[in-house]
This record gives sequence, C-alpha cells and structure tokens, in this order.
Amino acid sequence: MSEPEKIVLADGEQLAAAAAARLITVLVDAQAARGHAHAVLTGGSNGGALLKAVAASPARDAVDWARVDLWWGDERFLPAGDPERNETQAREYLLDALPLEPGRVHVMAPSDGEFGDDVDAAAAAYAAELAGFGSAVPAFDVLMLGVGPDGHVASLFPGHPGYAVTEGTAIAVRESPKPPPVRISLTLGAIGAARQVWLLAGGAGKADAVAGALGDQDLPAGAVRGTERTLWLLDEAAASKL
Ligand SMILES: O=C(O)[C@H](O)[C@@H](O)[C@H](O)[C@H](O)COP(=O)(O)O
Repeated sequence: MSEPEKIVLADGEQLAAAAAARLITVLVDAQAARGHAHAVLTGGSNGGALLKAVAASPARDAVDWARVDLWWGDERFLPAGDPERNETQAREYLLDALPLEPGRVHVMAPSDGEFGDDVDAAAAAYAAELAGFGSAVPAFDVLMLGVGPDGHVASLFPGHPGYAVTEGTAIAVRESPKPPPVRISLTLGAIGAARQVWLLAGGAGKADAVAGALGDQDLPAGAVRGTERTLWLLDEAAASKL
C-alpha cells in the first residue's frame, strides 16, 4: 500500500496539462515494460479536462492506442449516448480521435442496452469483464478519480452503502447523492488493485474534501490506495486548506 503523495499545480489548466503529460508517460512506460496498458477513466470536470488535454498534446501518439485497454471507475446508468454519461463525454473529449481497438474500450452498460434497466445485471457483467484478464481485475497501470466536494470518488459516497462494500469489483449504486441517482461503480477493492491511483481535485470547492481526506476524516477519497503509488494532483485552490 502506498502512502498518499501530493503535487500542487498553479491552476486548473496546469493541473489538466500536467496530469495529461503524466498519463501519456505512464501508458508509454507500461507498454515498454509489459506490451500493453490498462487505464481507468473518471467522469467529472477534472477528468474531462485531463482527456481534453491529452487530445491536444503533441505527445499523444507516443502511446500505441491500439494496445491500451480503457475502463471506467464509474458510470451514470443512462441510455447510450446520453450527454451525461461519462462514456459519451470521454468519446467527445478524446476517444473518438484515437485509433483504439473497440474491443479494448470496456464500457459500463447503458440503461437501454442488453441488460435493459437491470443495473445489478449490468454491474455483474462489468465484474465478469474485469475478471477476463486472469484475476478479479486487471492490474490497472493507472486509475484516475475525480474527487467530489463531499470526498466521494467514483460513485462511492460517504455514508452510502457502496462505500462499505468489501466484496466484488463492480456494483450498482442507487440514490446517489450526486445526480443521476443510478450508477455503476468500481468498489474500493477494485480500485485498490491499481498500480497507481491518481486523485484529481481542482478548485476551492474541493479544499475541504482534500483537507479532510488527507487528514483524519473517513472519506472515500482518503481510503483509496494504489499498490505502487497514490498521487493527489491538485491545484492551489484545492490545496488551500492543507
Ligand atoms: O460520474 C461521476 O460523477 C464522477 O466519476 C465523479 O466521481 C466525479 O469524478 C466527481 O464527482 C468529481 O466531479 P467534478 O470534478 O466535476 O467535481
């Protein structure tokens, strides 16, 4: 288990650019070492800004995108193509511009897909897909998480049942405090299988959550660890109460 490290960037734009450069490097290094890379994407504004910065990076195509497996840390359980889905936004910000192997883009099912509105079945199917790489989940090279103002990550919320789940890798989330109410999320256990876990937090609205999670508050953002590295990527406003 890796102890949390912090890197503080000047502002949101520098945070996105620095995180994008770091992501490209991690993916290139993983492919050099193991021939492929697994990355877990996050929704939210900081996650989206990172994807846009990767799209704009001159170094973007140093990554062999055909040998990258992309996963999601969580997804809003909405119809395919809904603008509120993390997948929809990721495709718009970056993925549609990349030569990815479609079979390596592991989407959490929409609410109008093969499982219909059965979010439990959709979550179970994702758990099965994660297990298709030889263990419960792949050893993700990097797993990115936005941080909510309440200290949530993925769709694991303080005091909410999903945060307490200790079994399994992908779960259904209902009555999410953050709309929309129905989601699919990786569990803390699945998140902890990642070599590197990065927490992205920008803006003054995250300062309390950052201070609490890095302090002694029991928050999902403070509970996650990578097996090799746990890295908080912050801007000065989000780090202002540390
Ligand atoms: O599906 C989601 O809503 C996200 O995955 C969620 O976990 C997000 O990352 C945080 O809520 C931070 O979002 P912001 O960066 O927009 O505050």
